[in-house]
Formats: sequence, structure tokens, C-alpha cells
Amino acid sequence: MELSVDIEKRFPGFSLRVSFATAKEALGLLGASGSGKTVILRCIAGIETPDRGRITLNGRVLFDAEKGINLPSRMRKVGFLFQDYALFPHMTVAENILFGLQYLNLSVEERRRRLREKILQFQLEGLEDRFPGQLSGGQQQRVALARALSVDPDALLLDEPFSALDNHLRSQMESELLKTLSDYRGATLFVTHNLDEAYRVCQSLLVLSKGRVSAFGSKAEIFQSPPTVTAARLTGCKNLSRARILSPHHPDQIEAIDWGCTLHLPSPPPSSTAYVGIRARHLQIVDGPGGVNTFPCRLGQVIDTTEGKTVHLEWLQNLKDVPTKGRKGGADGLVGLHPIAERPPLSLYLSESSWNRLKDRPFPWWVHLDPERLFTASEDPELPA
Ligand SMILES: Nc1ncnc2c1ncn2[C@@H]1O[C@H](COP(=O)(O)OP(=O)(O)OP(=O)(O)O)[C@@H](O)[C@H]1O
Repeated sequence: MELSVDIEKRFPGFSLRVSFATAKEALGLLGASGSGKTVILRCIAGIETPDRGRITLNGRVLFDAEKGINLPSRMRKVGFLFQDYALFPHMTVAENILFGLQYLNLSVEERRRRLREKILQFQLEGLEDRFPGQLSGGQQQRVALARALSVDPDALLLDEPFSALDNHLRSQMESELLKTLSDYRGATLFVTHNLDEAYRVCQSLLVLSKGRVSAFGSKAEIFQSPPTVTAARLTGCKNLSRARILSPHHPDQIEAIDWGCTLHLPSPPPSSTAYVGIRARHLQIVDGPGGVNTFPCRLGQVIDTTEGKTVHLEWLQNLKDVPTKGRKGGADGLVGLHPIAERPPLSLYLSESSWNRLKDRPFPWWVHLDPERLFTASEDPELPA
């Protein structure tokens, strides 16, 4: 079951040009607001017509500009669940689920069988005759998902399906979706702004930047080593510095321009390298100087998170910049220290217990950027005129 998309679509002030293929797995679409995620889904669903290109699903041509093929939405065997694509308020749960089936050439018995199956699968027994306004948010989403799947779609398109739900319902719906997807044999495209959700639900990620594919691959690869600056930012990397490749005499080193330092890498960076980065949870505080990629710093802002602290580490030039008097930790200990203001601080994630172990340690602290944890990234693909 393969969904293959190779399309272009222009609007005033925006152009989309993407090419990708995905099989039986959930593909997460990540991208800033306005990067083209919804337009892609709408083109696949047949709600929007691309200007150029081709879309095929399971060997069927849904759209081919050159051959003049443009299957109507109802014949595409695509199920979609859009945040703003609400249930029909004047139809009951059963009528909403049956709605998509009216265009398929099915016997009355088959329609009934599918309705029954979806009602059971999504635990909607007893709610068949209710109207959407008489259902909770979670129940409404279950009906919408049942409706999307009732046509037995070859592809399922989910555009921020849970964004209107509270956290509790959201995680309930997410686990229901995961169960549904484990039995689902088609391709799934899943748009979400919630990174953790994308990570839990999807096996692969497509990162979009201004209508272009910025990164495409397995989620593990993209999280470990985001190939572009947008992929790094959108996968939550807080520590990124512009970078410059050093002379061939130092092939395994790179100049981190914003951080004002030279960093050792495990291997020579690709020639397209424009950034170097490291995730907040991969930074380490070590006992002292001497190791590679180890720099003096002091504590800046401390931000509470649900599971620990994110702390900002301010760069210090070197030990002689740190007055002896000011080397005590804690809030009072910050007096008298002069960080290098123009360098953006590093973000370090600490669990509550690591924070408690560290917080009273005298300054300077020594931050270590493990070469194995550093990644290099390129600029985003150039936009053709
Ligand atoms: N029918 C349309 N007419 C004109 N411009 C449009 C139309 N549909 C989308 N656009 C533009 O295309 C661009 C991409 O929109 P799209 O809705 O795909 O973004 P998105 O990545 O889904 O954003 P968000 O995360 O905010 O939902 C935007 O600049 C939008 O204004």
C-alpha cells in the first residue's frame, strides 16, 4: 500500500513543491504555521487541485496533471479527519458514519455491517441516534474517526485531530488512535504541532519549510541527526549555533560562530554544514576542565518544567574571568560574575534529582558538549524563483 505524492501548487505569496512516498506506516508532517501541511492533505483528499504533478495510491492514479486525471474526492478511498472538518450537526452518529458510504457501490447489508463494525470498534454503542451536540469532545472525535475509516480507506489523513481536546482526552484519543493504526493496512499522514505526539504516533517524519521538504526519514534519524536547521528547530533542538568548517588541517573540528568556540566532531562534517547543534538533554556538566569540548559557564535562568528543570548556561570566557568571591553557587553567588552577553546561552535539561545535586555547586560549572552527541545541519533547501 503506497501513497506517492509529487505535486506543485501555487497561491499568491506561497508555493508548494513536494515529492515523497510512504507505505503502511504513520508519517508525521511537521512544519511551521503556513508551511503547507494542510495544502498537501487537501490535495491528496481531492479538495484542492495541484497545478502540476501526480498522486498515486495503492497503484491507482488519483491525480495526474499531464494526463488530465483528477478523481473526485469520494472516489479516492481516502479518509480524512481535519480539525475544522466537523461532524454534520443535523445528522445522528449513525448518519454521520454512513455519510461517506453513500458514494460507494455497497449493498444495504454491507452498509449496515460496516456501521455496526465501526460502532463497536469505537465504543459508540447506545450513541447511534444522538446528534453531535449531545456528545462529549472525545466521543465526537471517535465518531469522526469512525466516519473517516468507514470507507475502508487506502490512506488516512489526520490534520491536528486532537488539538481541540484537553490533555486527558487527548491522551485517551491518542492511545485509541495507536490501537486503530496498529490494525490499519493503509498509509497514514498525521499533522500535529505536538512533538511528543508525533514521536509516539509516527514512524517517519516529513519536515516542511516554506512549501519545500526540509527533511524526510525515520523519526529516530531525524531526531538524532536533523539534516537541516528547520528540522533541528522543529524537532525541539534548543542549542544551535551557526558553524564554519575549518581548514583541511582540522578535518574533525568546526567553528561554532554564535558560541565563540571550536568544537571537536566524531568525523569531518559534510561540506554543506551551516549549523552545529546539541539537544538540551545531551549536554553534560562535568567536574572540571581539560576534556574536549568543555567550557566554563554559570547558571542563568532556571525554568520549571513538569518533569524537571530547563536551565540556561551562560558562557564565561575562561576561569580568570570568574572572581573568586563570586564562585559560590545559588542566587547570591551570581553577583560579580560577567558572562559573555553576546553568546546565546545553552539550554540544559535536568531531572529534579540532577538539579538538586548540582544547584549549590560553585561556579564556574563546566559544560561538556560530547562530540558523539553533536550534530551538524545544513540550511534549508533554496526556494527556486
Ligand atoms: N485556498 C487558498 N488560497 C490562498 N492561499 C491559500 C489557500 N490555502 C492555503 N493557502 C496558503 O498556503 C499556505 C500554506 O497553508 P497551509 O494551511 O497548508 O499551512 P499549514 O502548514 O497547514 O499551517 P498551520 O500549521 O497553521 O495549519 C499559507 O500561506 C496559506 O495562506
